[in-house]
Amino acid sequence: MIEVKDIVKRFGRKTVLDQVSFTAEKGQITCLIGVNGMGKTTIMNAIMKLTPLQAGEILVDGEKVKKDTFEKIVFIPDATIMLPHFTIEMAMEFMKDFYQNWNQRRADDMLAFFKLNRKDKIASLSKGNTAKVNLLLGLAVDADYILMDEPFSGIDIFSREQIAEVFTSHLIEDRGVLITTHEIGDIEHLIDKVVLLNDGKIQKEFMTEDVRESEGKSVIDVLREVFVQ
Ligand SMILES: Nc1ncnc2c1ncn2[C@@H]1O[C@H](COP(=O)(O)OP(=O)(O)OP(=O)(O)O)[C@@H](O)[C@H]1O
Repeated sequence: MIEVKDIVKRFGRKTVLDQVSFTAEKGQITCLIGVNGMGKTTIMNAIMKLTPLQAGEILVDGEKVKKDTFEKIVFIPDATIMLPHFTIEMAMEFMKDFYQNWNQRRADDMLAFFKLNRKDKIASLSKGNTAKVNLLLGLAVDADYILMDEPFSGIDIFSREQIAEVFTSHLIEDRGVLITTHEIGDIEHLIDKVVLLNDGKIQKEFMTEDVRESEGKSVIDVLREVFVQ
């Protein structure tokens, strides 16, 4: 389990995260939702220790994040993570050298699923295909937790559908997935848990099945209640 506990993050005098706490569990897809600039990327960076915090702590499987933890977690940012002159094949080689737990069979499966050409250069890829390559590079690591920043942002409906299909496939298995998004529409049905971030605080944390079954509400209904006064 990833446990984010009372974290505080300030940039200068601006408090971006004000005692934020939530959990993301293995075997579940947890979605961190908030409008632009709410601090979603900052939370991902904090989990990966890419940004220092003013207070609070983050535990992974009960332990503070340390060097070994990075064999357990893979972070898929929303920007291209590979050098533009690399081909997809070179990008896979790079990841293979970097991660002991790189799974080439899964990478090949995904290459075929997304109909990507391993000889294509990263710089020549469309936005949708760049997102697919990022996803491939992340999911081919046998990590227990996968963090994805805006995996659906700015890409066409067909690419979004294909990426959504991956979320329900054996490629995810029983791993824990934490994704951020500001547009929930297309992925609502894939998500197990929602964490709503608003004004630097967690406004609500709920299991989608619970609100669906006990209150007959969709995630969008709950979001509307919180954000539209
Ligand atoms: N290095 C930085 N220095 C100063 N302010 C920053 C820095 N990084 C982020 N911020 C500010 O912190 C806030 C949260 O940023 P963050 O990128 O985490 O938001 P987000 O929810 O991921 O937004 P988006 O959906 O647009 O990606 C924003 O107001 C941003 O301007």
